[in-house]
Amino acid sequence: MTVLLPRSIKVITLGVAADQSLEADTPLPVGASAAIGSFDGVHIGHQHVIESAIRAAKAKGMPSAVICFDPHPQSFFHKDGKAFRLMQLSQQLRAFEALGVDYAFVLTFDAHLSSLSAEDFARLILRDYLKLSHVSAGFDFQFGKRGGGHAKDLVAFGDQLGFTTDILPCQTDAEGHKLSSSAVRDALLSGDAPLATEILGRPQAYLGEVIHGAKQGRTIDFPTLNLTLGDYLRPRYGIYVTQTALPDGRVINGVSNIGVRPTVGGDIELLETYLFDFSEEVYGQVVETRLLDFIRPEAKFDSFDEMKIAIQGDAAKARAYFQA
Ligand SMILES: Cc1cc2nc3c(=O)[nH]c(=O)nc-3n(C[C@H](O)[C@H](O)[C@H](O)COP(=O)(O)O)c2cc1C
Ligand SMILES: Nc1ncnc2c1ncn2[C@@H]1O[C@H](COP(=O)(O)OP(=O)(O)O)[C@@H](O)[C@H]1O
Repeated sequence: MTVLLPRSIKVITLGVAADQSLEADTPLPVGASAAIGSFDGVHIGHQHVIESAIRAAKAKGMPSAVICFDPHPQSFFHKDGKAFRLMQLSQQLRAFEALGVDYAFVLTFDAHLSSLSAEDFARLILRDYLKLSHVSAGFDFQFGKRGGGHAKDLVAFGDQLGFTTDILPCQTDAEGHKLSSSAVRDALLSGDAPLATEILGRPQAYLGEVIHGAKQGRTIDFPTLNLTLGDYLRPRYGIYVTQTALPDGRVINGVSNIGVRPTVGGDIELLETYLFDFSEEVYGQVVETRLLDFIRPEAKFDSFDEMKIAIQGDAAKARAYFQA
């Protein structure tokens, strides 16, 4: 089985029907202590919220849980918007699992869920359906129709409805920078992979199935495994030092290009990775490539030969990164 899928966390998908009744794929536990949020990136700020729910679960002798949304609420409201995601759902689930969470409640975000008022959301979803004993959220959590409910309202609903709450303040790094999904997005847009790593607590990673390309890479001795970027935010186009996790658990060092390959007149954006000291065929496998450092912006070369020389230089820099 692939190591890139969550294994021990129990995932329960649930939603509300038009008559506000519960739709769940399995029976729900009673009394869980849950962290709630969109948690795109599961960055260090998110991790504090989730750890707070785990602490409360332990104190109460109840299971711990994370409540997240699928699709991401922003994707639901802006269906034709620009790709902005830091993670796919399966990556989020693995990150929750790594923190030691027992359950993930994945709420289907649709017209029915989004039309619940903040009060109905708290009463129906948090109390009646999930039967929570505790809810942790970040200071800027909003819930219910048009985001009408804020963190302070969650505390008031908890008092009324019988669950405890913990609202975590805004987390900052040593220099006072806010640890947020937007800060990760800004770092990636400027190619600052190390800053993204610092805020996330792990490198930004792209999960996808290896697809066929033009098969030109191998002719210049740089075969590259190609991934499409789907819903992921496009980071700054350029060459990055990377590591790629294969489904069997191996993690291979390499160098990647993210962009449209102007030299060969490429049109779609790809993440293309040359793996060091590797010669296997991996088409169709689901792999995850992690961004470690930025080497240079993507360029248009006059010839394939010139590009090959540049790629040799990139590979040498990336190898040096791993030897430092
Ligand atoms: C380390 C590295 C750097 C690259 N840099 C560029 C670049 O600056 N400009 C560009 O057009 N393509 C660049 N490429 C992409 C190549 O154009 C691409 O790998 C080649 O065309 C083979 O494509 P294929 O996998 O579809 O056969 C780079 C690829 C690698 C692995
Ligand atoms: N060192 C390597 N790095 C990346 N891919 C490799 C490597 N060795 C073999 N491969 C295989 O070669 C394929 C890439 O070859 P390439 O000529 O670039 O074709 P394509 O254009 O289809 O990506 C990869 O998808 C993978 O299956």
